[in-house]
Parts: sequence; structure tokens; C-alpha cells
Amino acid sequence: MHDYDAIIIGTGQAGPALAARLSEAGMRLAVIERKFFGGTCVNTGCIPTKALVASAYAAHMAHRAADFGVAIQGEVAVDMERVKARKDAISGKSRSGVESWVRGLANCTVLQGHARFTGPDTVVVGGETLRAKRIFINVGGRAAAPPIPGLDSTPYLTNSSMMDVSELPEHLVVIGGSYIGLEFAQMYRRFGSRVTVVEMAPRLIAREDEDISAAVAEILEKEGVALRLGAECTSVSGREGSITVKVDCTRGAPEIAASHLLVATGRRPNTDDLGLDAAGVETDERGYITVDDQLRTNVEGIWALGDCNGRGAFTHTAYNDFEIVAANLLDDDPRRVDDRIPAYCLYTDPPLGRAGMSEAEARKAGKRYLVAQRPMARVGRAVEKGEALGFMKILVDAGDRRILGAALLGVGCDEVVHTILDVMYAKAPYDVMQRAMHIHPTVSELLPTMLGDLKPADAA
Ligand SMILES: Cc1cc2nc3c(=O)[nH]c(=O)nc-3n(C[C@H](O)[C@H](O)[C@H](O)COP(=O)(O)OP(=O)(O)OC[C@H]3O[C@@H](n4cnc5c(N)ncnc54)[C@H](O)[C@@H]3O)c2cc1C
Ligand SMILES: NC(=O)c1ccc[n+]([C@@H]2O[C@H](COP(=O)([O-])OP(=O)(O)OC[C@H]3O[C@@H](n4cnc5c(N)ncnc54)[C@H](O)[C@@H]3O)[C@@H](O)[C@H]2O)c1
Repeated sequence: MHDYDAIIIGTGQAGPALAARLSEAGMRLAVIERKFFGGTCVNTGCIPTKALVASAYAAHMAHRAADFGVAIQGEVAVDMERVKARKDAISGKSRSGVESWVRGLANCTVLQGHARFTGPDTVVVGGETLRAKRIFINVGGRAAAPPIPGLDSTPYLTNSSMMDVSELPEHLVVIGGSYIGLEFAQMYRRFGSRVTVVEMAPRLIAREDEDISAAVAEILEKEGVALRLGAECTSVSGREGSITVKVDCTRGAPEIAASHLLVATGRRPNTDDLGLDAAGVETDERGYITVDDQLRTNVEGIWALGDCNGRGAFTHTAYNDFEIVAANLLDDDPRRVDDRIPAYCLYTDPPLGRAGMSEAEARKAGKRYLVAQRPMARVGRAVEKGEALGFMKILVDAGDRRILGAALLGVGCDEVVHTILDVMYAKAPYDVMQRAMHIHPTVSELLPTMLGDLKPADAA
């Protein structure tokens, strides 16, 4: 039995930062990782996909060079081996950075292997039993396979195995038209694959407002991504390189022939093999660990951070979980999950930056709100860049004049959205932003102008 002050299971987006704070506070720590340091974001999520998105953008702009008066003598070709090598280098550097950071922490023992609870204060890893009064679970999640007949016996890819693909698929069929599916769909189309997205809901990214879903669908279709919406997969079959996807829908062919199949239909938490029963830690019916507003589980001395607690599904929510736990534990600062404002981006091109409520959510919450919209075709900077697709939408509470939310689909909007987010955190009325002098020429300069166009939702 090895005794520690704290054990951290998983080195995703919360664990390493928490380890650093606990180490600084003089605690004796054990950090356990079963696979790659840095977890999903670093190895199979945000970082490698955004590196691939950047290569796809370069290919796209090279194809569009003539629009800008630039002549490319000869064919624009994408070297998939080099695209992958660039992605691997960026992701690998980040992984080794996390590993050396954690290994370099004072009083920190790093163990590699699968951790499993054997009691409320004990964990076993590789035959060794560790004990601590504080245990932090940061085990993340993995791709969930939907119950499609034939999937078990058909070769298919997930976001993880996509990282090993170094060839150009002739026809990539993506099941699932949400964040993961759409980022891969657009990038592979830009690399030169034929791409079909099969989504069972009647529209893409169905958590977003209908106008956003429609605009994203139009952008993707213009680039040649085929969309099969309201389409249930009745079966998949085939072998490496030759896969048949049978689809039940009112429009389009009932069968799609694919060279590669990517399943992007959601994720599940890595809690099924963690021995949570032995510790008495409760989960919900989907396996997410139940936590309170300070990320404490039902068992004293055990916390759950990141994707595995179901309170967020992003790198920034996992990191914010670390900040909340550290603030409560070490700084006597009662930060809570409820303090945070939902925010995320979809990294299609142009990106979608989201903060706060959608219109559907505002209506559901019974809010009386004002709304302003502006097409990117009326944003000077976007026009100058030749990237004027999409539109921006801001919602404001008609009573207290605070910003309720924004959906910004356009060039640079993954950055622009933070202007909105910070005013929301400041709990300031929108007038503060409306009177701010923004810099010309930027996309952000139009936010104050838009706020001058606010109208009651029904009249907009
Ligand atoms: C394709 C894709 C793209 C994404 N893009 C974005 C994006 O652009 N922006 C964004 O904010 N989010 C993005 N996400 C989501 C983001 O990656 C996750 O929300 C984030 O990584 C969650 O971090 P985490 O700390 O909860 O867990 P993870 O990063 O999943 O880390 C968990 C770690 O725990 C380890 N582990 C699991 N079980 C055990 C065990 N029993 N013993 C020991 N170790 C264990 C795992 O090996 C892993 O290293 C993306 C996700 C995917 C899949
Ligand atoms: N840019 C980002 O921040 C980013 C990027 C990628 C992933 N992520 C994270 O990863 C999580 C998972 O993303 P995701 O896109 O896999 O899942 P998701 O839960 O967002 O969407 C799954 C989609 O698959 C569809 N679907 C489910 N079963 C289906 C079936 N049998 N046939 C056809 N369609 C089906 C659903 O209707 C839905 O549209 C997200 O919640 C997000 O937090 C974030």
C-alpha cells in the first residue's frame, strides 16, 4: 500500500493543471495515465483536428487563389502523408510537453496503467495499491458506437483512428452531422475526398438555431459535401475500402457506397471500467459521474472533473473544472460550475462562435428579448478577405439590457465571440459595448453597430 495526499486519475485537460497546483501546495501526489499524456484534446481531439483544419484551409485557399489575383502554375495537390506528419508533430509536441510537465512536478509520482477503484480511498494500478484522502477523476470519454446493424463487423473509423489515416479516402461517409462529423467532413472534402454526411435529425447541429443549421448546411453543400438529413442508417456492411451504408429516408438513394466510414455520433464517459461501485461513486444512467456545483461526487474526498462528469464536453469546461476545484480547495474561493456561461466554437470554415443562449433556448426560458442580425456580406473586413459567408446574431434581454447570447458564423468569429462573452461575464448592459470604439477594419467593429439595430424578437 502506497500512501499519498492526493491521487489524480487521467491526464486530460484538468488533471495536469490540478497536479501542478497540488504539488505547489506541498502535497504528495500520484498521477495515473493509461495511454497518452494530454488525453483527448491533445492526441485525438482539438489539437490534431485543428491542425488538420488548417491544412484543409490552406488547400481551399490555394484552390481559390485566382479569386485574389494569384496564379498558381500547375495543379494544387494535397500530400496527405505530409498533412498527417504536420498534425502528428503539433500533437506530439503538446503530448510530450504535458508529460514532461507532470513528470517534473515536485513530490509527484507518475504511474502508467489503467486505474481502478478498490474502495473509497484506494485505487489499484498495475498490481500496486495506492491510498489517498483525496482522489480526482479526470478520465474523459471516448467515441460511442450507435446500435446500427452490421457496425460490429464492418471496418469503421472514429475520431481516434482517423488520426492514423494517411491516405485520401475516395469517398468518406460520415455518420453524425454535429461538431466532430462536420469538422472532418469539410476538411476531407477540401483535401479532395468525396464526402457524404448521414444525419438522422432533420438538420445539422440540431442544438443550434434553425437559421444557423441552414447556413452551415448551405456552406458545406456549396463546397460539394453531400448531406443526407433525416436519414436513419438501417445497416452497414462491407470490408476495408468497400463499405455499403443503407439509409432509410424519404429523399436520396437508399444505398451509399463508401471507401471509408467515420462514426461521429456522440461520446460516452470512460467510467464503465473504473470500479466506481467499489468506491460507491454514483453515476447517471449514461455513466456520467454525478457531481455538485463544486465538482464533488457523493463520496467525500472524491471529485470528478472534465467530460466524465457530464457538466461540460469541451477542453475549456474541463480546464474550468480544474480552476473551480483548485479555488475551493486551495484558495478559499467558492467558485462554482453555475458561474460559467456556455460557450464553444464549431471549427468549420467559417467558424461558428457561440456564447450563452440560442434563440430557441431564450424562447423556452420565456425571455422577452431583442435580436440583431448582420450578414457577413455586410462586414467590410470579411468582404476584403474574400470570406463573406455566414451571418452574426446577438440576443439581448429586453428588460435588463444584458446580452443573453450570440451565434456568430463568419470569418474570425471563433475570436470575435470573446468580445461578447466578456461583456456577459461583466454582467454589463449591452450599451457598454455599443458605446465602445472598436478598431477598423475588423469583424468585431460591427458588433456595436449591430447593437444599434436591435429589434424585438417577433419584429426582427
Ligand atoms: C475530434 C474531437 C475534436 C474536439 N475539438 C474540440 C475543440 O476544438 N474545442 C474544445 O473545447 N473541445 C474539443 N473537443 C472536446 C475535448 O477534446 C474534450 O472535451 C476534452 O479533451 C476533455 O478533457 P478531459 O480532461 O475531460 O478528458 P480527456 O482529455 O479525455 O482525458 C482523459 C484521460 O484519462 C485517461 N484515462 C481514462 N481512464 C483511465 C483510467 N482508468 N486510468 C488511467 N487513465 C485513464 C485517458 O487515457 C485520457 O488520457 C474535441 C473532441 C473530439 C473527440
Ligand atoms: N469544436 C469543438 O469544440 C468540438 C469539436 C468536436 C467535438 N467536440 C465535442 O465532442 C462531443 C461529441 O461530438 P459529436 O459530434 O460526436 O456528437 P454530438 O452528440 O454533438 O452529435 C452526434 C450527432 O450524431 C447524430 N446521430 C446519432 N446517432 C445517429 C445515427 N445512428 N445515424 C445518424 N446520425 C446519428 C445525432 O443526431 C447528432 O447530430 C461534442 O459534444 C463536443 O463537446 C467539440
